[in-house]
Amino acid sequence: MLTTSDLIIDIPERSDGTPLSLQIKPGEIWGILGPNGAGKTTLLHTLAGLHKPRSGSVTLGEKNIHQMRRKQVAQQLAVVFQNNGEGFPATVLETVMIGRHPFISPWDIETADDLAIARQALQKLDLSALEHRLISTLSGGERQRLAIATALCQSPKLWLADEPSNHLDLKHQVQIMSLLADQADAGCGVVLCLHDLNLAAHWCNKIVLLYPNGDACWGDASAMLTITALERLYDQALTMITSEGQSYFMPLSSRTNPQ
Ligand SMILES: Nc1ncnc2c1ncn2[C@@H]1O[C@H](COP(=O)(O)OP(=O)(O)OP(=O)(O)O)[C@@H](O)[C@H]1O
Repeated sequence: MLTTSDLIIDIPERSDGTPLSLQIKPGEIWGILGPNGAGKTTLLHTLAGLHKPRSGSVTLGEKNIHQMRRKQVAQQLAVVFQNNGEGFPATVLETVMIGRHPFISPWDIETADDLAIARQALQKLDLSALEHRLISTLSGGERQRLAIATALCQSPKLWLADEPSNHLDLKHQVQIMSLLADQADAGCGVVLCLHDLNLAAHWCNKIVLLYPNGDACWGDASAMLTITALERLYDQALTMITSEGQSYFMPLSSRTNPQ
């Protein structure tokens, strides 16, 4: 589905680090973990073909993504960006319909089927009641759900999402992660930049650990999510609690709780 060969992401003034040779297959959920500035977003944008690598390549299907037309790429992969700014004045429905643009010729307009797909996506993300609202009036969480609805409307084979749980309350975090897991079950590949280790432990089957100096390692989640590796990654003491077969990670602090 998406492979990288000896990929070095281009972060100014940083040494090359570990060349990334990843194989993202249908049905897999990959979590990219690392501290602030490690390069998670840069890697995601490089996988999307939006950022040129320093060296190596990204192949989508059989083709080098950096040599594909954007429309062709957008017919296969969707990107959920970290910050969903206001862009230009548009309603929720107009915004989610952007997800259909890769499938519409420049001289055509959206069909009734496109509208139905868009409305289904809004419904799935609990946004139907807001379809006529201007996006400038949305809360942070509503805006995040709209970004995910727009990607869903695109019917991608591959999801690249930068901190998809940003701004979301607990119920919507579970809803979004379940939606992404359903997409993987339906044969999509899913790649997520995550700060929440517990979401990574619960939902991802593959993990990339990205270090600020460019070092990286990757593999099955069970092998990557260890206290030793994560403490080194974040330079932060952690503890792990296991409940009903599931691991939970907590940062340790010398401060005690206020009484
Ligand atoms: N145009 C640029 N010039 C110089 N440095 C840049 C530029 N763009 C990004 N960087 C640096 O590249 C590094 C990686 O940025 P990136 O956004 O990929 O990190 P991240 O792991 O996603 O971080 P966060 O967890 O804070 O979102 C950062 O140190 C950033 O400051």
